[in-house]
Amino acid sequence: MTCQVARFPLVESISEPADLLGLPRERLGELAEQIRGFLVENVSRTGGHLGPNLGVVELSIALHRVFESPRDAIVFDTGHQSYAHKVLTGRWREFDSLRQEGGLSGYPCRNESEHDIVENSHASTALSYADGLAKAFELRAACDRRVVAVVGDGALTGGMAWEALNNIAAASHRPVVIVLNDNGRSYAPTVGALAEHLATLRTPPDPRAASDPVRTLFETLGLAYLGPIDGHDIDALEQGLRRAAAMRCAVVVHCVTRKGNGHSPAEQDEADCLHAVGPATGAKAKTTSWTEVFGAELLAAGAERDDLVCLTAAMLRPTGLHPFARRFPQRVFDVGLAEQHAVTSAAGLALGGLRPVVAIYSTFLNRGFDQVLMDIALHRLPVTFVLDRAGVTGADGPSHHGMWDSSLLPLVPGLRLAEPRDPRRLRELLRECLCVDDGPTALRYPKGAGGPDLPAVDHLDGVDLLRAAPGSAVLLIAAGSRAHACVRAADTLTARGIPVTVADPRWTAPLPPALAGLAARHALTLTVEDNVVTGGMGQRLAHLLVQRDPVPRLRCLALPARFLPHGDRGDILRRHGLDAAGIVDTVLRHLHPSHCHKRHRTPARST
Ligand SMILES: Cc1ncc(C[n+]2csc(CCOP(=O)(O)OP(=O)(O)O)c2C)c(N)n1
Ligand SMILES: CC(=O)[C@@H](O)[C@H](O)COP(=O)(O)O
Ligand SMILES: [Mg+2]
Repeated sequence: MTCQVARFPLVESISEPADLLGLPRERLGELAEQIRGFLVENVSRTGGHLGPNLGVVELSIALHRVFESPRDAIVFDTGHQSYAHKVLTGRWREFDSLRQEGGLSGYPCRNESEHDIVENSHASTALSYADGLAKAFELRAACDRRVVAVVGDGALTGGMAWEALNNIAAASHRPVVIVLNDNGRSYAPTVGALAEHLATLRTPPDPRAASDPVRTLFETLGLAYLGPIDGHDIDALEQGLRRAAAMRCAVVVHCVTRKGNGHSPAEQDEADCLHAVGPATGAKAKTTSWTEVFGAELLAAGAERDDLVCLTAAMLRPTGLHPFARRFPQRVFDVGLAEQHAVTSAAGLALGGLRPVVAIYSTFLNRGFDQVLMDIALHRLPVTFVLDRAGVTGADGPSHHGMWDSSLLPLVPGLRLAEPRDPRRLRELLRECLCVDDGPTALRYPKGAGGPDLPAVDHLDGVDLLRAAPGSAVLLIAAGSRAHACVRAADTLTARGIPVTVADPRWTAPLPPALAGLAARHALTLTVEDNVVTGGMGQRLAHLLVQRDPVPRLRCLALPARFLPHGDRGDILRRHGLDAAGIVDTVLRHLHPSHCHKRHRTPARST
């Protein structure tokens, strides 16, 4: 057997952070370069966050040389920049499984390592964790344990970060090391006054000018400030971090880094410095992505009405707003990584007579639920929420699956929720949302490519019938993109002598009353939705059906009320019976034999 020559021998020599201290200082630069090459090679193959991680290689080395994880708590905000941390904490061998089912998470993961503390990939939380940890260490007299929060300049534009800073600065005697990873970008360059302030701090003062050094916002609040420090100079970083640790107080260490550092394709990517790259498959999606269809239709709508304005929370391009922004730059507002503010600012825009569209990933709207409820719906304001990445997203794991919105939003009085099954319905339903003037509307669709258009064969009081089998015993009610699986299942069952009707309500909140009548005319009704079962479309239909006598037979196919690990979107949907085979299986298991003209044994399901 030929012995494998280690491509990254220094990387492979690190099995725990303590190994870093055994490395001669003059080899740390070499280690950084090997980590960089290791990440480029592996992440380019598996997919994942490349730009953010290349920007914190030296910072991660310095952090683990100065602090003693896990005794010291190192919390990464958002966590998408924790790959070097994972390499330095003994997980380099698992990188070929990155973001794959059962493999390494793309974010910190407590089951993976004692060095990982926060798994939530929602930004702007690290300082709140740090505030709590510092208080706990103080109360437990664990004064030898230090708290470090690594926060990006983008994450720092989130409201929670300032709620935490308000508390940390008020007790600045309590040691918290706030490592500001300032690369000047979120996806795109970070927006807002804070970004401008940081840019001022990054700019070395003119030695000829007589002006005093700029007093930072942090110092004005009562925090100590060290910086700016070159975020790619390990010695300078170590010196700054050791000094901060020795200060035994709340201190901001301002590290200036470059997103994508050392990898020219990332450094030169003006869009987002290769923030995230897909797995190297080479296969281009054959059908247009939902996001592109939304972006094009919004642009068309924006050309027809000049009251249409859009908002994004630091994700203009990922949510498809860039065509609209190019054409109507005055009518797009990037509010920074600040979803709560985005929602209530949209309320203000609506109160001012405009027609706002908030484009946001489903999972991130969770953060603005109160604002939807009390700042928008209470005032019956015409704001439309376009929820991309709704349902199972896959590789980004439990805090990214957009599996809650179809349970949360129907709680909001007066809000109407639409779920397009295909790109054509997305275009139609967006227009319908924009025509609603007496309250909020929301539109949800999944990550990735929208399937082919699925025409209705009939209509019933606002409900599209995609298959209409006279005298059918089985009714499938599909929410959004699950319509394709329902139609495939219906065709399979029909071929087995079980005719099936497939209904797509298009609007899943409030549910069209016609659905209850349809269910009452079938021996078995299945609802199928890419959302958590609790409070989902199925349970909401059940609430309508229990008021009937007899109560129609109903089964709800949905996601379980628990956190789902990362993996392939299709595999996760399949595992929870939300694909055609799963639907067929459920029908055959629950349909009374008298309705099976030629009953077949339940086929063994592929996993
Ligand atoms: C609440 C929330 N909104 C949006 C996102 C999507 N998101 C992931 S990383 C990122 C940019 C973060 O910028 P920064 O904190 O500066 O980190 P960097 O990528 O520059 O290292 C955004 C907006 C998120 N993770 N959480
Ligand atoms: C870290 C983060 O929240 C985003 O970058 C997330 O990875 C979005 O992924 P997609 O845009 O690829 O769905
Ligand atoms: Mg940044």
